[in-house]
Amino acid sequence: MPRDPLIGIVGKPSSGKSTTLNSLTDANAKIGSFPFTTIEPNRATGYLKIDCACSRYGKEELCKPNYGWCENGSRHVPIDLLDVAGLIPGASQGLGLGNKFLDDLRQADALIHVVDVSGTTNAEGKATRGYDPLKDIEWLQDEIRLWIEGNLNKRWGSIVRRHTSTKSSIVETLRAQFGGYGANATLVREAIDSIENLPPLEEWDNEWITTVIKAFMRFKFPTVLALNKIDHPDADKNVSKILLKYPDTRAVLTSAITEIFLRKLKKQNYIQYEEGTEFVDTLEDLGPDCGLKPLDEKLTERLEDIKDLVLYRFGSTGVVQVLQEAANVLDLVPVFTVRNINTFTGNSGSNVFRDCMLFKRGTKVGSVARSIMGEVTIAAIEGVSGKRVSPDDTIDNNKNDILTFKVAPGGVSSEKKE
Ligand SMILES: Nc1nc2c(ncn2[C@@H]2O[C@H](COP(=O)(O)OP(=O)(O)OP(=O)(O)O)[C@@H](O)[C@H]2O)c(=O)[nH]1
Repeated sequence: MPRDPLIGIVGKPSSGKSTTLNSLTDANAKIGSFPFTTIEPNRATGYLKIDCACSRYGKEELCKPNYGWCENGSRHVPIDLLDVAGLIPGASQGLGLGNKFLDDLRQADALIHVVDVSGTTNAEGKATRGYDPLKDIEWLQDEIRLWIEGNLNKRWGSIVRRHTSTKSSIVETLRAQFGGYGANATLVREAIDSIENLPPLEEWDNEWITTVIKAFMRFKFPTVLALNKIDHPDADKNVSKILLKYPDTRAVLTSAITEIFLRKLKKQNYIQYEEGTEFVDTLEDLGPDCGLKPLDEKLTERLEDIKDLVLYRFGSTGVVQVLQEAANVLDLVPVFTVRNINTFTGNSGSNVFRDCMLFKRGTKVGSVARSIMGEVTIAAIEGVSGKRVSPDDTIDNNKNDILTFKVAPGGVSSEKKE
């Protein structure tokens, strides 16, 4: 059974990982302005914003998710996040929290690399001015590569001997080596196929090994950059430099601290704010009947600054978008499972689309059924209007993404979910 996707949040100390994580979750990761505030890997539930199926059928009023929430057709679906302790140059040789950081990373399917674009923290995360964040981008990729390379080089002689004596294919041999990073044969094959003119494994020199590891990393650790602290005055020039040097990188501009502030004001009923947008309304905007509390002068001023420096300039705080980009990299599609395919309700009540889970685009419908229902015998799978769907058919956005599973008589007891 495939496990749930896991997105790792990485970056040097004080780049804003915990703040980013907190802005995406309800978890209480420690936030501090000194390195290594985060000591243990920090698993948390983030919420991915998607278009909910309820809005396709005008049933927004009736939508009440079992997990996460739905507001006017914008649904926030739970997704696992991992905040990993700070990394400093030389971690692959054991400096800082070194290999511990790297070991935590194995479980991640994609990475959000939080980069401090304010230039106010150096490579170790200590306070400075005018630091060039371009250095952090390559350096993190290098540390991950050196770590994998170190692990592989230690055993290279015996790996080659075994490869030759067992007449294994490159994929079989690398699958055995990269299995510890959670890579399956398909992922290893994709990585290998992406390299041109790859010679037989016995002929690989250090350069070829590096090429293979880089290809493997592209597939195992696809990365989205969160260019964080865009509220800082020095951020603009650093962002331009990064985008100019890495035009093909997936990058999103973020101000995690702004998102935290806005969510706090929303929770305290000072503003109306839709996460991921530029829209913030106060009592002054909406009038005395809106139910919002009045803002004092200090808060009003801070909110105006945030609008000018972040929301109106960049369109949002970027935090919601960075998670969406990571989900895009993993090609995740939301699938809604219902008990009644005509009303979209669950077992009881009139609420619709109670369950939604994320699967890779192209996953077979039968495999989705097994993931959700466990090993029960499924008599039939139906889509919208009760149309039969073959277990071999695949899922996509707006295609086979609303499903019901009919369990064969006697198979009900091992159902996992309603
Ligand atoms: N100006 C600004 N400051 C931010 C932003 N995000 C985080 N910070 C500040 O940067 C400092 C470090 O943030 P953390 O989230 O603790 O950083 P971290 O990467 O988790 O740090 P470690 O736990 O040491 O690895 C804190 O003082 C935050 O308030 C942002 O978007 N803008």
